[in-house]
Amino acid sequence: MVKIEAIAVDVDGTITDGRRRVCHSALDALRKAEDAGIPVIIATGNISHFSYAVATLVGTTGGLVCENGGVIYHDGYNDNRVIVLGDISKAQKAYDFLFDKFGKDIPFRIVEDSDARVSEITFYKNMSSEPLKEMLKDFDVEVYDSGFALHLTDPAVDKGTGLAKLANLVGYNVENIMCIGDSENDIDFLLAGGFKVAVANACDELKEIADYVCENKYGDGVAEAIDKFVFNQE
Ligand SMILES: O=C(O)COP(=O)(O)O
Ligand SMILES: [Mg+2]
Repeated sequence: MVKIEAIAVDVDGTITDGRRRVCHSALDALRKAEDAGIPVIIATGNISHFSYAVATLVGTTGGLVCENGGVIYHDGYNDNRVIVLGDISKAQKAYDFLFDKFGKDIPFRIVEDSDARVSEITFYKNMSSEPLKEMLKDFDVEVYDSGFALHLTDPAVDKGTGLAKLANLVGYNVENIMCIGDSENDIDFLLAGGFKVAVANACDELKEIADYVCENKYGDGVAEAIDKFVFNQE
């Protein structure tokens, strides 16, 4: 068992429930970890502004991996605190293709925060991701289904490369980071960390690569993993 020196946690479906409401159990557990000197990193498909608000309100200090690794943020990294790693032009090319194909009847609706999204294009999850993946299979984009939205992401980045870059900048050893997630956009994220945790509501692919699959869903799973592996209280 690795010594856990930092926790990296996904947001939607991991510290929030299926209706995207934040779980008290996760808040308490993450704050307890921070109070014990274990920094918490937010690793999410959400934009940096949203992620910054989450970090502020939850009380986490470990930095941010946003837009599925397309953007990272850390408070202490000189003036260059927001670093864009993903190339949005790849998603734009894929979107232009979809728009040419469907015109105004395009069945994918871009989420409201698109003015602030700098490395990806993200759609509301109003359908299964399979048709979109098939349509864009020849494009240089990764299509992620987070369970809450569909993301067109630069394949050169993911939450795992973002976490590694953040760790390198800040001085975390990724081998000592516990990563907790729920969806297919968390596969590379968990693979980059030292100890891999899937909450009970996670997709099967994530559970397959996890070192530990929680008995509990959503934030209760986060609290379970933190108690068990950070504080060793079964
Ligand atoms: O942005 C989304 O689609 C959900 O983000 P998540 O990575 O925090 O689950
Ligand atoms: Mg999630």
